[in-house]
Amino acid sequence: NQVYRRGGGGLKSPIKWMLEHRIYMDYNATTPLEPEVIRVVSEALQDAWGNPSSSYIAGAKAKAMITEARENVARMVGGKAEDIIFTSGGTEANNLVLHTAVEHFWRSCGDWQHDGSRGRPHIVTSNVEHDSVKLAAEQLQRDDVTFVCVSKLTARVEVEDVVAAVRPNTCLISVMLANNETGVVMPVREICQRIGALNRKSDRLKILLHTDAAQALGKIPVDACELGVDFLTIVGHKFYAPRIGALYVSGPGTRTPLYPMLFGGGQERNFRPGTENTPMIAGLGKVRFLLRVCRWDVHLVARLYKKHFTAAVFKDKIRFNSHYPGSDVLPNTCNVSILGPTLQGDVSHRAGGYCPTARGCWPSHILLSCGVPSEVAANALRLSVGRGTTTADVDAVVEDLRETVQLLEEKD
Ligand SMILES: Cc1ncc(COP(=O)(O)O)c(C=O)c1O
Ligand SMILES: O=C(O)CC[SeH]
Repeated sequence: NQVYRRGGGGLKSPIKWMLEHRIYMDYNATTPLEPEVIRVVSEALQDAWGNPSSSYIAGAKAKAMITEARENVARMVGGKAEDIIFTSGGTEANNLVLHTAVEHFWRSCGDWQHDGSRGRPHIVTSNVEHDSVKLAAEQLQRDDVTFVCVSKLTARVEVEDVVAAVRPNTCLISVMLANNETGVVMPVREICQRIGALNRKSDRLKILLHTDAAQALGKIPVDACELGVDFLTIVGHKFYAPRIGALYVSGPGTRTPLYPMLFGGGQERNFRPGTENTPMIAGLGKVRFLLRVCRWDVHLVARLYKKHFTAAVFKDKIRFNSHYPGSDVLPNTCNVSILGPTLQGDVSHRAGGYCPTARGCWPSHILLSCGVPSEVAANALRLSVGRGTTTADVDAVVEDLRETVQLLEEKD
């Protein structure tokens, strides 16, 4: 889904249509690789096939590419090379953070006189996180997780609510930097400032701070030091890099604890062993040189959405699900519902688009958590643009949506 026909014309077989005319509007789901990235991946496959732990030339070339990529990824998030641990993707990186926080609690507080609630590690997160945080937290600490509800006015998790959720046994606060469905940017920096002050003034176990930056990198500036986090998740396939991830850790194993989930040959300083995926790592490092351009492009095109949608095209038939006064939103993301009693669930199906209801499941719990009425969430479309999106694409998609609404109304 999230693929539209370019221009008008009669019905084509979906496959033929997909092959001939498609406009991609789901960059928050995943992005195509930039040609430069593909070139570097191919070069690594061709010339750096050696084992990075081996001393001969092919191994040395691989090790050199990994070292360069680590430095580039570190610069992307304002860290140092030693702060970067490569993982298979964002899911692994997020799980590694939660595993580390719980493990650190037990290793640090094993001798506590437990008075019931104080005896188990407590995790604070939001109720709009990606499943790789939500389900991992539930799995690790079923009864000791507080899912702080986002405000229905701002779709943001509020700092005071996060602080109020802290308990004596809280070991981790994890709040995503930007939400994948609404695009709303969370107040991570402010949360880290408040919790940092709490950590400094009490002799309690330090509360570790994590943000999942999967949806933010490549769209808004991301600086782990400025945010004040201990951990930051990086997901390559969200910003034109290959399907690989990385975890930023502020001083892994020294300033910040990091306990492995895997055990093996010592790679990644034993934090994440396994022979390195040189081509994917090289591709991830290459993207650093592309990020600056991306933000400018998508911002302009995303602004165009709003002009189009608020124009006469849809009149009162549209509701912005990602427009909350006072909240910052990713410049490339536009979540809208097209309204009308007969349109419930149809528009999403016919028009395509990232929408859980298209898979026959219930409206997105994330939109419901943000205060979007159920019947409106049932028609939600998340449109997310990227480097390849043009204004002509936006015009074509808006026209397609207009035609869809018209067709459905005529059907009525
Ligand atoms: C916000 C967010 N976090 C984490 C992930 C998981 O990353 P990966 O697919 O690389 O495991 C995704 C999407 O895939 C995501 O959108
Ligand atoms: O928001 C997305 O499309 C990523 C879900 Se994994």
